[in-house]
Parts: sequence; C-alpha cells; structure tokens
Amino acid sequence: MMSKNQQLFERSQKLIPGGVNSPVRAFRSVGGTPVFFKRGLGAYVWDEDDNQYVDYVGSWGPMILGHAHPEVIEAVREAAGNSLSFGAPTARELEMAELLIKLVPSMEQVRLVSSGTEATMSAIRLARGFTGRSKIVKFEGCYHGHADALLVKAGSGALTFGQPSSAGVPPEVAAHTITLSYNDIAGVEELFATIGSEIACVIVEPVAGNMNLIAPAPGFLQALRAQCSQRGAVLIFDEVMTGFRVALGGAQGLYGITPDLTTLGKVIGGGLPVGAFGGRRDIMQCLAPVGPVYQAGTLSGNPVAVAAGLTTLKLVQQAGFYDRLTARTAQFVDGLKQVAKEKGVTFSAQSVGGMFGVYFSEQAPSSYAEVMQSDKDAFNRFFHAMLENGVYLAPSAFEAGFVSAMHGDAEIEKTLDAARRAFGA
Ligand SMILES: N[C@H](C=O)CCC(=O)O
Repeated sequence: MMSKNQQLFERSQKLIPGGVNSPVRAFRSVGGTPVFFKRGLGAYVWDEDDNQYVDYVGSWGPMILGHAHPEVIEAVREAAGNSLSFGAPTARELEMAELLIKLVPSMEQVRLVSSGTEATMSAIRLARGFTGRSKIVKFEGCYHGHADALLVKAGSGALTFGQPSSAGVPPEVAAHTITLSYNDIAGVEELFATIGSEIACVIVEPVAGNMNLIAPAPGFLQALRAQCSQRGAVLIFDEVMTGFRVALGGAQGLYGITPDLTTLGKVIGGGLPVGAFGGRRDIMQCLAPVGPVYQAGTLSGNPVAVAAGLTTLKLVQQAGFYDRLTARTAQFVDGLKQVAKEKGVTFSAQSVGGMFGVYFSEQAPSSYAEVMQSDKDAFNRFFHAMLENGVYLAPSAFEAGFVSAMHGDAEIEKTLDAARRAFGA
C-alpha cells in the first residue's frame, strides 16, 4: 500500500512540474519520494505519514530559532490581525530598516523586498546603474537566486540537476556574466587587470552554501575588496544565506570586510518571504524615486513578514546566541567526523557559525571543481539511511545544512546514532 507521502507525490506530479514548487525539493538526484511535511516544532518536523525527523534543512536557513517559535508565532498573529498588507509605508518596516542598519554597519540605507532573488537581481541592476557598466562577475557554483543574469554556472538546484546554466537565458544576457573559480585570487586579479574598467560588480557568497559549504580561503574576500576598490566596481556580498546565520554581523562581520552592497533574506523573514538589499548611501540614492534605477514590489516590506523577522532578529541578539549556535554546529560536525572515522568511511565535514557541509571526500573542498570530485553516490546512500533513521538532511550533495537554536544535546545524539547506523550500512 502506498504511503500518504507517495500518494501526494503521485497527485502533485500531475499538476505541478516535478511535483514540487522549487526543484531542489524533488529528490531527483538522491532518488525516492520527496517528503511532504505537515508540522514542525523546535528542531523537529513531521511528515504526512506521521514520521518524525530531526530537521537540518530549516527551510533552507530561515528557521534559526527552530520551528513554530512561540514569540514569532504570536508576532505573526498580532500583525495579521491588523491586516495582511497595505502596499504603503508602515512604522514596522522602518523599525526593520533601523535594526538592519545597526546590525550590519556597511548598510547605510536599505530597501526591503520579498525574496533573496529579488534582492540580488535588484542589487545587480543598481550596481550597473551606478557604474554605467554592464559586466558582472560571479563564482562558479555560487547561487544568487534565479534571475537570468545569475543563472550562469550557478549552484543549488541548478547544479543538483546538472544544469548550472539555465535554458531560457538569452546568450546576450549571459554574455555579460563572467564566472571565475571560487577562492582563485590569481584569477580575480588577472581579470581585473584585463577588463577591470568594464566590470560593474562582483557578487559573491562570502561563505558559499549552494555547492555544499565552501569557506573563503584566507585573503580571498580581501582580494575582491581590493580589486573592486581599485577599479571602481561594486562589491556585493550575497548574505541571503550567511546573514544572521554565521554571526550577528553576517560573514562581513566575521571576516572583517566591508562590501559596497549586501543582500539579505532567509533569517530576516523568520520563515516568511522577506529579502533586503542595502549598502553605501551614494549607491542606494540611485534607486527610484530618488534616482534613475527602477525597482518596486507590491508586497515589499509586508507587515506580517516583517513582524516575524523583527521578532527573530530580537531573539538572535540575546547574549551568547551565536557562540552557542557556532559551538553546537561544530560539536555536531566533529561528532559526524568521529563516527565516520570509527566506521572507516571516507568523509569530511566543516561548519561556519550555524551552517555546515558534509562531503564524501578526504578533505573539505575549496572550489566547485573539488566539490565535483566528492562521491555523490555515497552521499545519496547516506541521505536515505539518515532519513530512514529519522534525520532530514538537504536532499542534495550540493547544499549546506543548518542547525537551529533548538538543536540540543538530545537531537545531536539522536543524529549521531543515526549516522553510526548509516555509515555502518
Ligand atoms: N539553495 C537554495 C536556497 O538557498 C535552496 C532553496 C530552493 O531553491 O528552493
């Protein structure tokens, strides 16, 4: 007899392409039936067949406080009672702007949008409008949402399904996107020496989390800062994933680099759709209605989403929050490495703040090319063994994982027990 999950997947494939509303949910690369979830609480989620899992996806990052945090839920209830949307300014969105600017000092001005994709595509347009240049530089395997110009050698679902450069992007559009290898300082310097005056911006995930997790090599982010400053290009840190995830001040705070523009999403919406982009005042002043670069959104600064985000940001500011999250994630990763060693499995793992990567290779990779060399079949077997043992990991070898403040000793122990069985098998 088919499980409820299987029945739902059968039905949804007839009506929704691939049965999912975002490709990476589809289990295509790992195989099997995607899990349909109906409930979450703290570090746990339950599927339609009432199976319980320790959740390391956390909606791909936003659920840093765990699922259904009572204060966040109450804030959403209260805001929803006063209308779901006005399409006009509110005091709360101003409060959000003030808080973001206080916590991420490189942002002198900020604008709210409804997703990370909107934030990055708007930041790129702004950088082009500000500089009057067309070329943009990104890094192979980095994912900055699904705007046309950014779906060139992209990570995440695009990489998972073997289509890092999407069909439907006109060659004339893709021609303006230059891709370099992550952590390749010499490649960056060479490019700027050749065509530096044509480059509008460099956009980078300061910790890459869409080709599994890749940490920036010492000097890499500094080199980007130096080259952009020398040649008048805009440096954009895409902190949709790392913002309020690796540290209170994001990756820029952690590594001490000041970008010109920053994009945010995920945690700042507390689980509801919010994005933001902001940075230097002189650049932000190019935006309409002040300047000539157009950008807009009916639901931008949505009051319910902002209420969820503000409450989340209030709670992550509690003393020691990121120290605890960082230590917990490191404890988890160390535990996994230890278990793999005991079982004689070729495996490595690393974490930055509350995000982590697991790899079936001797060492944590430092570039897209190295990620591609890891054993994807081993990952797929591991994924399913963990799922059977009550642990939900990202269904792709090319995604980072996320730990929440609700992952305690009990959840880590349960996960390591599952890993012991999975590696053993
Ligand atoms: N890696 C992606 C976002 O960060 C995964 C989410 C998605 O594409 O649905």
